[in-house]
Amino acid sequence: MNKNILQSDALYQYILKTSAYPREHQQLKELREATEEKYNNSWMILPVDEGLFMSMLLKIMNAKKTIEIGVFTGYSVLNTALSLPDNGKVIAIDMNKEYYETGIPFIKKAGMEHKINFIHGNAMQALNDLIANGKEMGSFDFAFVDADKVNYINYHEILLKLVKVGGIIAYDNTLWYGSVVAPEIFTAQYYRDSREALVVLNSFLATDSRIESSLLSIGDGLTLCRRLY
Ligand SMILES: C[S@@+](CC[C@H](N)C(=O)[O-])C[C@H]1O[C@@H](n2cnc3c(N)ncnc32)[C@H](O)[C@@H]1O
Repeated sequence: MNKNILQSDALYQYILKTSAYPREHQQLKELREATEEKYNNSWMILPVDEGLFMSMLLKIMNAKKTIEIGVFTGYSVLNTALSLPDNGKVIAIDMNKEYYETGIPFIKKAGMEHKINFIHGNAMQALNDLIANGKEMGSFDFAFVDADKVNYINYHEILLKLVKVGGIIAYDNTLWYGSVVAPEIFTAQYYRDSREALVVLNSFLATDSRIESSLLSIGDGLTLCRRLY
């Protein structure tokens, strides 16, 4: 499972070894290694170079309050928490508690547990609950979406209400292992539904007047959307 979209794997290894691994936080490294040891789907973790990019973005934005959909063992959540000021907050939603409980000792070791609120459950339900609560409307600086691809387009509508004007919604895996340009007939069944959903999403985001957007060729594709109104 090769997550990078560069043509040369040697070039990607160069980026990781020369630039990314030396700057990876010790607890992120330990969490990544523990996840790789425990799970055979550890490829779901945010790539290290993408994590460094997101960390810098969060700091440039001066983000304080963020929301993440799709936690897995918590690599991206811990990466975000480490990038926020001491009074920062991350709301982290995942339907699989066993996954994110794996990350909690590493989050504690990094001294970041006071910044993270986990919500266990289905993301759509959790987002609708936040909307119903009313207080959270337009309150988030940043949202990171890394869960079920078929629902990204639905999350988009809800997150446009939860993220403040000028805030960023970031969608991960928008190039879906390069399959967005592969003829559907050659796409393995596992990738197909997500591929279809992401092809629709990418076109939709490109013309959505409520945002400005930029699809970055980092990791497996990261689309940044900045809310305009
Ligand atoms: C790609 S992984 C997230 C990786 C994580 N961002 C990281 O850096 O390690 C996707 C996660 O989304 C969760 N997920 C998938 N569909 C979901 C849904 N409908 N509601 C809540 N969580 C969901 C899965 O349980 C899984 O942990």
